[in-house]
Amino acid sequence: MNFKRGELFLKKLIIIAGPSGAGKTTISDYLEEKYQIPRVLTHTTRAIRPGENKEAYYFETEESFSKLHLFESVKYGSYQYGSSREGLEKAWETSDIVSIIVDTAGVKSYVEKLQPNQFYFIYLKVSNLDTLEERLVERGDEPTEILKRINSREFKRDLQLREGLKKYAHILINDNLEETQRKIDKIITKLRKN
Ligand SMILES: Nc1nc2c(ncn2[C@@H]2O[C@H](COP(=O)(O)OP(=O)(O)O)[C@@H](O)[C@H]2O)c(=O)[nH]1
Ligand SMILES: Nc1ncnc2c1ncn2[C@@H]1O[C@H](COP(=O)(O)OP(=O)(O)O)[C@@H](O)[C@H]1O
Repeated sequence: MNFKRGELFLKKLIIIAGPSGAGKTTISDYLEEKYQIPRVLTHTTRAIRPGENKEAYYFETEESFSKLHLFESVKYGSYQYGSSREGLEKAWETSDIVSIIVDTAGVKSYVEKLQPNQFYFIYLKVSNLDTLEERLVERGDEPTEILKRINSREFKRDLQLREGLKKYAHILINDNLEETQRKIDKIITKLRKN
């Protein structure tokens, strides 16, 4: 927390969720490139994907993951994912607004712990569900990983927003990237004023 122009200025977390292929990483990268809004790095036991940025995660083994002190963690498909309070605080030291990508279970943990004016929750979706699989293929994901992912309970769950989270969500339909970016621009202008 710090003071800006005489007012109490709260650090803010932009929480990004949505099914695989909805565009979470693309939007978080846009926030970083255009607005210098860094992403809180999270941990995973999944292997790096072909063409994926090696800075996308802290890539862990089952053993190294088990030794982490995590604020929240989930099993998503066959892999573990989790984030730490230190990761968030470290990112907040460098920027008043930061983003994090989590599944909907992770969203629940964050909205329960933060004050409503400390987070802005963006839930990304697409109009046509077939688009998601097509984007994973285009992204270059391994076919077996795509199959495992789209058949997972968590992927199916995150196609919809659970009832308790709807009241917090700003839903963006990411069919057209330029349109989504314009919507993000408006959101950031608003967040920077508050
Ligand atoms: N709860 C939680 N979910 C995470 C975390 N890191 C990533 N995830 C979620 O794990 C899911 C799978 O991520 P990933 O394997 O990168 O696949 P992608 O959604 O296709 O990019 C996504 O829904 C992410 O939002 C974390 O630290 N905590
Ligand atoms: N609006 C869009 N139109 C077309 N392709 C998109 C759009 N948004 C993202 N993509 C592409 O779809 C793929 C999945 O996006 P990504 O950001 O990795 O999704 P997620 O992180 O939600 O799994 C990437 O190859 C990305 O470049």
